[in-house]
Amino acid sequence: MLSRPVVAAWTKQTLTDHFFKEAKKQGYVSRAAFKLIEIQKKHKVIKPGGKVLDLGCVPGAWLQVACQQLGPRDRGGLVLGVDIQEVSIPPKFCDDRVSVLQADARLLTPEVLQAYTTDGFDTVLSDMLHFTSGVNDVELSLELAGTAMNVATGHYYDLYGEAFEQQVGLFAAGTAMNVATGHYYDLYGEAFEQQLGFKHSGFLRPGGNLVMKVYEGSGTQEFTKLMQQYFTKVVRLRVEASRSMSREFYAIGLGRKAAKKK
Ligand SMILES: C[S@@+](CC[C@H](N)C(=O)[O-])C[C@H]1O[C@@H](n2cnc3c(N)ncnc32)[C@H](O)[C@@H]1O
Repeated sequence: MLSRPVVAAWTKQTLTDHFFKEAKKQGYVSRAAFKLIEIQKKHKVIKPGGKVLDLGCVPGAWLQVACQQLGPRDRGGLVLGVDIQEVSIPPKFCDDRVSVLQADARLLTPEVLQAYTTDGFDTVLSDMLHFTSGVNDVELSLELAGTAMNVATGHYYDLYGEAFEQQVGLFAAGTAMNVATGHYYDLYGEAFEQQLGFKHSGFLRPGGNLVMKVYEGSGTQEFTKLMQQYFTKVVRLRVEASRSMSREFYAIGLGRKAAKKK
């Protein structure tokens, strides 16, 4: 829980903030709009008439910017916003090409996404952020970026390295226990069961672009390096609308490479 003076300082800073005022003036639901506007200006991550998946979309400023970038209605395209919180579509700048879904991005299944598009997305955006703040910020941001990376490419991002290997060992032991005794050993709860149920090669089309919010810190260099396996070009961008004290940057993968044939 943040202390009252911290909340008061944050509120004061927000109210005097240039991007906050500008968002209000132009009709964006949050200052975050200017982050995507800058990313788009520099890297053209959204194509006119393209299909965009926006993970962690509440309150919806990126939905507004993404829909604007699709161009006129007759160009087609779609924007699907997903958030773990209740989500609604901002009326300004969004037309009927925008849909939203309340869901945990870690549990998205092919069936769910295929209800919106059967041939994948041209752009996957993730501005996802955990509600907590503190020493674990970097790790938590990498976990969420890893989720976006998995949705886009199918790559399983192993944040915990060996620890995960050990868990896999436990899983195997649990399976043996089940065979021997009938006991169902549930290491990860339902979420893991669902994850095991589907392996995929990602929902980002070849040539598509991926944008992920990441906090600078231990492990982030390795993460952006890993992205090079999947993208023709990888850039790290710190945008002007990020607050000066924030360690946030955007890891951007441009031009997904075609998946290797097995
Ligand atoms: C910084 S806000 C996104 C702002 C948004 N880009 C905009 O333009 O309005 C981060 C969002 O990530 C969402 N989020 C965090 N964890 C998530 C998860 N596992 N699945 C889906 N959304 C998540 C939060 O609920 C929150 O709304």
